[in-house]
Amino acid sequence: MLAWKQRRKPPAEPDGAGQAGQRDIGGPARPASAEPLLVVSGVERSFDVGHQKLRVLKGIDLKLYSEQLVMLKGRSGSGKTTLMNLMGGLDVPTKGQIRFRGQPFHEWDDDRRTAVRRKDIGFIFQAYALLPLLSAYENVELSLRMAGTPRSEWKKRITSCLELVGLAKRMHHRPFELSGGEQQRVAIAKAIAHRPSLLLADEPTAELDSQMAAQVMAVFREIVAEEKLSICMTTHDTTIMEVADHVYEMADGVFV
Ligand SMILES: Nc1ncnc2c1ncn2[C@@H]1O[C@H](COP(=O)(O)OP(=O)(O)OP(=O)(O)O)[C@@H](O)[C@H]1O
Repeated sequence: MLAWKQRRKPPAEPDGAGQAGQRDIGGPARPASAEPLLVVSGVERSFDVGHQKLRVLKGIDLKLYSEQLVMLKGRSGSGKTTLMNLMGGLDVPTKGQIRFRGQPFHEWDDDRRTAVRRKDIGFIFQAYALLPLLSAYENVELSLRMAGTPRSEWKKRITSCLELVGLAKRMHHRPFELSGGEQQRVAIAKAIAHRPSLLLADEPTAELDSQMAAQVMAVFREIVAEEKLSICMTTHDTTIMEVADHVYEMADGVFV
């Protein structure tokens, strides 16, 4: 059984002391020299809807450091997914900057961002995005194939990822033979197999009951510690927020 993990890392840092919208859960001080993994500065995103401009993000600043788990909460439509898409290089801001490991996503075309994404960012969505006819093992394998990982490394890496999410005994089950929580844990193994430094998860516990959600969160803490990556996730579930190093609250396109 997976246990809740002790937080071992310092919290994400606001872009300026006392930044609104951020709940600091605590932790030891970070060395002053630590470089952020991801920097979001002055980000705005608008969409053209008919003849109107819909302003969805209205000035977002955020710094995410390595080995941190941060959450975005906020009402439906507040802009959480829009922000996550920008953080993952799936979209570019209308204004402002997104730097991932110093790389200017806001200036790059889709091909360049896609190349970084394939190597260094993992995604988890609410609906597990597993291929139904493939086993857990084969689903994870697919991700290594896509990332161009040498075939000789596959077996060891797939096994260790599935062990990490507590599914060593379910490797050859197909998604329909697994519970919702187990399927989501396969999705996590799949998302981290290529060793990304950033994992983005949009409502990863939305379809799960509270016990399964707690297991998924325990796995998240475990992989932050073991794989040394950072996680940014969205959620509506207040019962899991204590697991985060930080919680940012969004309302109407800003942190409140
Ligand atoms: N491509 C787009 N074109 C037009 N409007 C968009 C587009 N993407 C998002 N929006 C609008 O932006 C607003 C914010 O959407 P977003 O999905 O970011 O919210 P959210 O906080 O993630 O909501 P939820 O919790 O329901 O997932 C919504 O009003 C949505 O309709």
